[in-house]
Amino acid sequence: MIQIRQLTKTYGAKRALDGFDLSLTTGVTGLLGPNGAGKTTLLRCLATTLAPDAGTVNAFGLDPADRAQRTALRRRLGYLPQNPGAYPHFTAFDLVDYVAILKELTDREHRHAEVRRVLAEVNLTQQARTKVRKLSGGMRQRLALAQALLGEPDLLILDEPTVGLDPEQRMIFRALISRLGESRTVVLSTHQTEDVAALCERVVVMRAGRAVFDGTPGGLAAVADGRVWLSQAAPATSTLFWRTADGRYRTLGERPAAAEATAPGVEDGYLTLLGEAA
Ligand SMILES: Nc1ncnc2c1ncn2[C@@H]1O[C@H](COP(=O)(O)OP(=O)(O)OP(=O)(O)O)[C@@H](O)[C@H]1O
Repeated sequence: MIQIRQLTKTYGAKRALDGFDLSLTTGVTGLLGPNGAGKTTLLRCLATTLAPDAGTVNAFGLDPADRAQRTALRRRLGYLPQNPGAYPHFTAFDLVDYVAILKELTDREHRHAEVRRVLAEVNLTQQARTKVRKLSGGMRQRLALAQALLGEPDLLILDEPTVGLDPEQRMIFRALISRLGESRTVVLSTHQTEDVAALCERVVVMRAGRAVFDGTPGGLAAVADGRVWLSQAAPATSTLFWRTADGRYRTLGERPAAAEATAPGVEDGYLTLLGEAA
């Protein structure tokens, strides 16, 4: 169980987190929000790489503000940062092995077995001896996930894990994250509403350092109930529409003339919530 209470973080005049509250249990929770909403700041506080100005994090009964408890918590979490720095001249194996050493896996035989296990989890066994600089972007992202899986953490913190992946890689990632969420707490940030719809049982929408929605993807889609329309002619009153494959126009916002309602998706709900719909 993870409890975040009244978390506040300010950079200069910018308040990145503004009294943020969140409780997390087992399963996959997605964080959505526009650029600068505070997602990365929140995840860094949770990953203990950034200290908040005020408020508390309590994860598995451990308080990261206390040095000894912070170390204990770090042993129980895996973190995929937004821009994982990869050492280009390391092999995939050596890179994960290096992180495993930092994670205090001191017994060489046990550590190497663990490195092989996490590389297999992300389907990179064949690339273990390949230099990082020769891996594709998707493979590097999987490698970054592999290091986060070392030691079977109870809490996985993934900052935009599917960014830059092609559709096949994204599906592989989704399957993996979904499986991990069966037995542990996974929190991920993303700009991909499709990932949230497909993967997350819970979605939190952030804006200006606060949560403005906390519920299911279906609940977020329902925010746009009665706001999504299909019409034969291009709507005259809206700018937020496009022509669909069947030649009709799909609009989010006010009802265009002679339009019929259609079911909203997570993206429609998200845009409506943030007031970006026409
Ligand atoms: N180290 C820093 N110094 C100054 N300002 C920062 C720093 N890190 C973040 N900020 C600011 O804090 C706010 C929240 O940033 P954060 O990276 O947490 O948002 P985000 O929701 O993750 O955004 P994105 O979707 O673009 O990754 C932004 O206005 C950002 O410019």
